Amino acid sequence: MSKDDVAAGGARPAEQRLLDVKNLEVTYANGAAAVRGVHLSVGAGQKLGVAGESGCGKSTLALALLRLLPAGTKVSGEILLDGEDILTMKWGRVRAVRWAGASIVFQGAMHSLNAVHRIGDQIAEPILLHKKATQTGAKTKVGELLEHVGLPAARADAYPHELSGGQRQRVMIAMALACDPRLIIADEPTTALDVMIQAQILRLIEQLVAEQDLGLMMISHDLAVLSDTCDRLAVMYAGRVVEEGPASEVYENARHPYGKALSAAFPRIGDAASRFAPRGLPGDPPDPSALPTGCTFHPRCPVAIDSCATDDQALRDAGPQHRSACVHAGSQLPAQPTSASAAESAS
Ligand SMILES: Nc1ncnc2c1ncn2[C@@H]1O[C@H](COP(=O)(O)OP(=O)(O)OP(=O)(O)O)[C@@H](O)[C@H]1O
Repeated sequence: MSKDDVAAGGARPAEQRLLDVKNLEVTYANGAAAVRGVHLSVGAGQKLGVAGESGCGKSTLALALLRLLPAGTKVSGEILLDGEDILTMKWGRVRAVRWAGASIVFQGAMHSLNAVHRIGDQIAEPILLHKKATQTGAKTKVGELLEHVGLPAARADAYPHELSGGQRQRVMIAMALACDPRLIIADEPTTALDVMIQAQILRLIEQLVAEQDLGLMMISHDLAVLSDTCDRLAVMYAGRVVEEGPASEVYENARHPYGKALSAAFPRIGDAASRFAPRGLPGDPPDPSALPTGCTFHPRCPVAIDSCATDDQALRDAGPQHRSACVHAGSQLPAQPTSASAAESAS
């Protein structure tokens, strides 16, 4: 088994993979290189978390997986869904694969749901579109789906504004499951929710994934949420996966300074003490139309050495099934400065 076989999907044989992304590159029409050389995989029953700050390319990756990117965007590489490359599929086949092969739960359910249609009709739409049931059958299925995500079947008659944020997100999950997909892509599924509701939605997703042996790719800026829910994590920076490995390892023993900063910025769920000492990383991710030379993280990196400004770093072994694209990958990273000390040193 090659390193790419192990990458992010764990040591499952290739034939069991639901999603296999190979060397994916996405460049928007304005020249923004939003995803660069990404390899990922997800098998049945596996939960892969994709982490990174705003602008690192996470949503672009999710949209690319179902060919939802705007016209004029250049995409290359391979995106194998159950062995079929979505990038070379005819549009008719792409439409068949959306919802039924893989579906996306987007962030912000209020914006994703249509305000003027009852939620039952919205959940029924993909079922009818994919001819998974008759009108009557779809109505029954909607009721079952709502109950499955913890809502009474009668809520099918409600409009989105009549539901709470958490209930709306449950509706989005019901809709994502409507055509019995094998892979769910959840893009910041709990971002707009308070902590209690967030925990309920995460447990619901976990339960559904386990019950139905689904594959899950969950995207979030919050490494703590991902490490709590997922088996493996891939940390993205400037369009690249810069660290990947078992979730607890990446969260607790990050081997890339960016992964380390991200894990320090998001305290563990339930760790009340660390909530009072979050540490931030000064600066912003680079403009994807004008990336820095060398390691793209070097301008913000507290442990950069001279060569980081010129030498790009590929992912390399940093522990069992753990890889990091850092010159320091093979050794323990020095402690990160706190935001306070970083601010002091910057002033
Ligand atoms: N349609 C577009 N045209 C040009 N550039 C875009 C487009 N959409 C996104 N980008 C750029 O691509 C980069 C990656 O954006 P993307 O939304 O994928 O990041 P993200 O990590 O998902 O951030 P967020 O969490 O804020 O959605 C950003 O620099 C963004 O400005």
